[in-house]
Amino acid sequence: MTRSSAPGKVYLFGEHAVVYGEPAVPCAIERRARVDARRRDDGKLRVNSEDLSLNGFTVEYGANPDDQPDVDVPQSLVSAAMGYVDGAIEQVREVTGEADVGFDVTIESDIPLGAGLGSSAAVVVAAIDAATRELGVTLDTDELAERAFQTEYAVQDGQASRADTFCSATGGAVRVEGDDCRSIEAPDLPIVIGFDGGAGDTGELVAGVRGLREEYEFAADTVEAIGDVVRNGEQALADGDIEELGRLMDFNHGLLAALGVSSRSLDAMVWAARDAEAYGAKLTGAGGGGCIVALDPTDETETALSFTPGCEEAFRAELAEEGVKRLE
Ligand SMILES: Nc1ncnc2c1ncn2[C@@H]1O[C@H](COP(=O)(O)OP(=O)(O)OP(=O)(O)O)[C@@H](O)[C@H]1O
Ligand SMILES: C[C@@](O)(CCO)CC(=O)[O-]
Ligand SMILES: [Mg+2]
Repeated sequence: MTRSSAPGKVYLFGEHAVVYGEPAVPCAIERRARVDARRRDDGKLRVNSEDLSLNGFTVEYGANPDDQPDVDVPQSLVSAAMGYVDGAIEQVREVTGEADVGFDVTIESDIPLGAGLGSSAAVVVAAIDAATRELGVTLDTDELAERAFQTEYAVQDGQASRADTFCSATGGAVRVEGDDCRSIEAPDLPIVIGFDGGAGDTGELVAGVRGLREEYEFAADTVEAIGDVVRNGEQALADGDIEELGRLMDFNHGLLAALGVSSRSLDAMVWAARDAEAYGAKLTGAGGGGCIVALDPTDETETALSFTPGCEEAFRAELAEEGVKRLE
């Protein structure tokens, strides 16, 4: 058996716009998905995840995509929940040339699902890494990130950037613009996260922005304006100017809200952070519900969030220097 873990992430800047070629700066955080993979010679894939929305179910099915899973819930639910793991195993079969290999996969994750902290990318990166190593193949980080991206791209219907997967595979702070992905220096940031307990569907939210962008020129301009905010943000990061970083995060949130991907509870948490004099606050990831990220070296934002109706949990996040970790 092999075991790998990979971190989740927050976006300092640039989600959504990054899908259309603008730059983005995500930053890995110490919340991880751990995946165990054990080879099976009967070609079946068995996935056990305690924290899927189907309430901790186990699915078992064959390598043949027409095989029905052995589970008592509608197939559409299973496909929606399993898409990323399935896609990851497809990549493993392709890269190792073992088209009929099966696996027992066990996932343990402390990244909430669909909440903007990159649970899908972390699960996919850790699953591809563990399952390829189980077959005696170790991918370098760039290839691992690329294979993980191909998985997200397929599951999100061709609407995905390399940002989440590259960040999860590499760790640290990264900059992604199209297929140009690199690590960047970042100061130690006082990151506070507020979580509303909810989730948004990344594929649907991305499709919504795409539609707006096609319909209205000002929506396309908004996407470009996010790119400008990111470029300014990169300068602020390089200068270690945290006040400017915060101001730009506030601006970025406003533009995301204009694109329709914020929500009442995300806005409430952003305002609570601003009222608590955080340097800045914005939603992170696809939006629709889930998490905000704020910068505040004091306890004020965390305390204010814990009293904000709609906020279920507030916590500090450390930057994860290391991306994928090989545990066994
Ligand atoms: N612990 C897990 N076990 C199995 N699958 C998981 C797990 N965590 C996440 N996933 C997969 O990832 C999907 C959620 O991915 P989605 O991209 O919608 O949200 P996210 O990655 O958490 O947030 P964002 O993309 O906004 O950062 C789940 O529906 C499931 O398919
Ligand atoms: C919304 C998005 O930009 C980030 C989701 O975490 C989608 C993507 O980059 O694939
Ligand atoms: Mg995701």
